[in-house]
Amino acid sequence: MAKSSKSVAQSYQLARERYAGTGVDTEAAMARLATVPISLHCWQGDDVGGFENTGEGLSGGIAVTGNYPGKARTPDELRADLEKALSLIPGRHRLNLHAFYGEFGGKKVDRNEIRPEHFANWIDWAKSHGMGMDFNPTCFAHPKAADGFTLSHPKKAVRDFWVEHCIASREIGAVMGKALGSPTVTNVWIPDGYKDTPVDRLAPRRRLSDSLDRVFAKKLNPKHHLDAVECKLFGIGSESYVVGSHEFYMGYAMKNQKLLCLDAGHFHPTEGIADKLGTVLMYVPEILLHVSRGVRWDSDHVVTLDDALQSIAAELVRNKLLARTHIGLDFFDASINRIAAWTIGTRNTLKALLMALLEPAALHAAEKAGDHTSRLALLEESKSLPWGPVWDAYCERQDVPVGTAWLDEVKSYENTVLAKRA
Ligand SMILES: C[C@H](O)[C@H](O)[C@@H](O)C(=O)CO
Ligand SMILES: [Mn+2]
Repeated sequence: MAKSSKSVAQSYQLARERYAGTGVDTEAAMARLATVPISLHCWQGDDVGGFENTGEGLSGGIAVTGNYPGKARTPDELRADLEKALSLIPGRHRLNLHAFYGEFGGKKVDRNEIRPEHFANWIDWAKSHGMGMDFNPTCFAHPKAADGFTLSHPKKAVRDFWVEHCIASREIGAVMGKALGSPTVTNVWIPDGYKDTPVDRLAPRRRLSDSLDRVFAKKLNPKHHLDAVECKLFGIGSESYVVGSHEFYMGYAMKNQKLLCLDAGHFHPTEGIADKLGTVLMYVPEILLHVSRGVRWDSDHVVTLDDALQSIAAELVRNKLLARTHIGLDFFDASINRIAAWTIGTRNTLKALLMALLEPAALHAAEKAGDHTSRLALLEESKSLPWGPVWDAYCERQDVPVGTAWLDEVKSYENTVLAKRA
């Protein structure tokens, strides 16, 4: 049942007083939250399909399961679906686009031939919504990636092709960033790896390092463009060895002062990334976060408000790392309504940040004083502080549905729009 404006205001007033008693200013927390953009990944909207229409299936060791009806089939449908999701999420956010979502006018444009004009509609769309954009070369779902290797491929001609694609992607990212007045983060993720135990673990990494040096050779203006590199532990078909491992990219990013992308689903199943954030930021200028949720493997489940997500948010807020962290989402679930997937994952990410912003300052004082009893007691008590009414008030002020009211809007969109997509 929808909450009335009056009950939202009354509950918020009580919550505000309760938080004030712990030294927390709920107004300041909401104001800070409003400045944090989340980059919504276009690929949740069409199951990582892209618009090349070559008939090439998804590859690269990632997989989308489910066949929920109504997936976006064209750029216009994808933009309409994103607009619906954005109307249900408080705050101003960004769009994260993959290279194979370009608009190629029915022509065959190979990955190394993509140019800014293929993304002009996306840039115009983002501009009209006051959004920034992020970008990704697409180094999978292509015949030249069919054997599982791209930038580290043993054949120079194949490496050259992917180097050209990544260079073109950076140039496009820089055009986006300049046009939108906010730097585009272009994130390089490649699938390269072996299903079974390799003999030579070093040669592919040397080739990858060399390819990356070529990709990044041209200096781009950081006002418009930032480079990120994303590691992974394993993928489907690369269970035994991934060239771009955590150690590889951590070293590469530190040496070259690139952004390190940490994807929450790219580590061992019980390994959280929260503890890595501050540490990595001691040595690289900024990071890119891929908020995801692995279930048993890097299954890219929709992000829930779980302990892992709350720890990530707490780490960023407690250490004042938000200004150096670019937050993007990375999940793809085709078993549920795709607009609901974006909405649930983004709202949860924001909720986790709000909870962290509302954390009582006394926690830090207790730790500083060496009072570990109070630290534990306060941490546990803070879990039941009334952050929910603050979230509701935030949604109302941002003019988006409060509580589950957003779900009614998704259902109505499903009936009136998605159902017509045969
Ligand atoms: C589609 C994306 O490039 C992809 O999800 C990447 O970021 C990744 O995490 C691959 O596992
Ligand atoms: Mn990722």
